[in-house]
Amino acid sequence: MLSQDGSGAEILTVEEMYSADRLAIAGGVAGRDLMEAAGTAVADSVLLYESSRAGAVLVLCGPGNNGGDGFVVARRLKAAGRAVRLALLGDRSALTGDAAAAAADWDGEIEVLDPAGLEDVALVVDALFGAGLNRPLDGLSAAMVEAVERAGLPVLAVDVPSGLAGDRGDAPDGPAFRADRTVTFFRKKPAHLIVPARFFCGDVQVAQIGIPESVLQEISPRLFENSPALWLAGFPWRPAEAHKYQAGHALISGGTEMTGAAQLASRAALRIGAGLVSLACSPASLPIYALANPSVITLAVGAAADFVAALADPRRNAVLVGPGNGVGADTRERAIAALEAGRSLVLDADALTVFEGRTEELFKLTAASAGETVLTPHDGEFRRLFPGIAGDPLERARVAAAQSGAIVVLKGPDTVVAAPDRRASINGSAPPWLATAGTGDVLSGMIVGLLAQGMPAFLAAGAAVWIHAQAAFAFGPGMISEDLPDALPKVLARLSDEAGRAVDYRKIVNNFR
Ligand SMILES: NC(=O)C1=CN([C@@H]2O[C@H](COP(=O)(O)OP(=O)(O)OC[C@H]3O[C@@H](n4cnc5c(N)ncnc54)[C@H](O)[C@@H]3O)[C@@H](O)[C@H]2O)[C@H](O)CC1
Ligand SMILES: [K+]
Repeated sequence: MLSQDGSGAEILTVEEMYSADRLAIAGGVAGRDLMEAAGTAVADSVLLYESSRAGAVLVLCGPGNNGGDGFVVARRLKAAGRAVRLALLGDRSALTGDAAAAAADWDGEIEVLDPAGLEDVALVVDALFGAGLNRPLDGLSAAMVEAVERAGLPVLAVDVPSGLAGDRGDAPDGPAFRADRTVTFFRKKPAHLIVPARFFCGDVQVAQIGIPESVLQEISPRLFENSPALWLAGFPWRPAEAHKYQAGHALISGGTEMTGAAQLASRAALRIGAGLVSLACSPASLPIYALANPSVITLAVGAAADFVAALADPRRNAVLVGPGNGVGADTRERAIAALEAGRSLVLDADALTVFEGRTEELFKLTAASAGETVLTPHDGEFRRLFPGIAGDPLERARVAAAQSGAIVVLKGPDTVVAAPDRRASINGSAPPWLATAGTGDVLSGMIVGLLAQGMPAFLAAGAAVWIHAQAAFAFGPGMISEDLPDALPKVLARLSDEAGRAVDYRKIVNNFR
């Protein structure tokens, strides 16, 4: 499965990466060749991206294969004419296997790792620990991290910045290098994407080192970087002959006091392609909704029973409850009614908060519902709803999805979409200006708009999260949530080109002649 930059969208755990390594070697690739390719990719990256800072490249090597990569880096840089120094943690005689072989091919000096030896250094290559890190850095390696940071030297990390565990996205337990750039191998690891670990990695480059793609079949990863590769084939592009009744009908619950939220969601649902949007609101607030949203159908819904009646129309096939709805029994009743009606459902904002301390009740309903449910908490809502679940965002979203039987979208700078069967995606980049009032309402509107068009919930949530972030990038700084729905068409046009489904306007015009 290829992502936009041509590398695979799969993310491998450290254990899975070791399997990939083993399977490649079992298939006839020499371990030493993998290491040679890894070190060469890092050396190329040094030569390509190095600043004009004067001085040597200092390669810090550890006792395992990460250090082995470092020996290759040093040899390659030296061969390219670059001034290079190499310092080893521990004794050379302790190196084994491929790392010992790589060290034997290095004909330069091997210095002792020394935090005081940073004079005349232009760049540090961190090859102390990679996948094999099994405890926090201490002693000399910890002192080295601190000295490099104090000296303000740029750092290029091999595989993972030393001190970070490749599988974990939370803050490291001890010191860790803050790299400007990380070159990892074959596929990204969770730490490259989950915040705050991601911030230690800098720009992440994935190098191919000769591990065949076929090993992925055996490993069958359950974690992916969110990209169109994951969901584009399932995206509901409208066939030329379609009419609006074939593109689904979203029912969105609107609040009485906070009327902006459901309006943002409605506009987003329409922009992402829903054929029709009905907005259910109190009779008192109906004029506000009706006047401002000519393309939205407004329904006066006074009591909970009226919402049940609105659900009786089977054409209203996807429902959103929560944005601006208020934290009260009424919101909970609407959510329950939608679950009992078996609709594809998004519960967001207040519709999550109203189930605080009542998750058993919610999970029974989601399990029994004929439709798929998507929960879209931000961190605070997540903690209220799932107070007992700890871990990094990936782990928390996965556990919550398993408990609830719903697709969980845990929103943040690294939004995770997790399914009950452990499939999960991590969104690698979102602009900081996306963190502003109302953008969550737009996202939930996009998800319900895609559900209305029949897209499976895990794909719909992934697509909405990715497109949402891209629309924010496309608009740029200064964006407010009102801008987001109107920034969607640009992103959709690009995607439809990519999907090879670009609308041929000439053909359509000719049809009308
Ligand atoms: N997987 C591949 O396809 C390839 C990976 N390569 C590189 O190899 C490393 C992983 O190597 P490994 O030897 O398994 O682990 P490390 O080098 O990270 O370190 C293991 C070594 O360090 C000890 N240790 C662990 N934590 C600490 C600590 N905090 N303090 C002191 N010592 C520690 C541990 O006990 C071991 O002795 C991978 O990242 C790639 O860079 C190959 O190049 C081939 C392709
Ligand atoms: K490293």
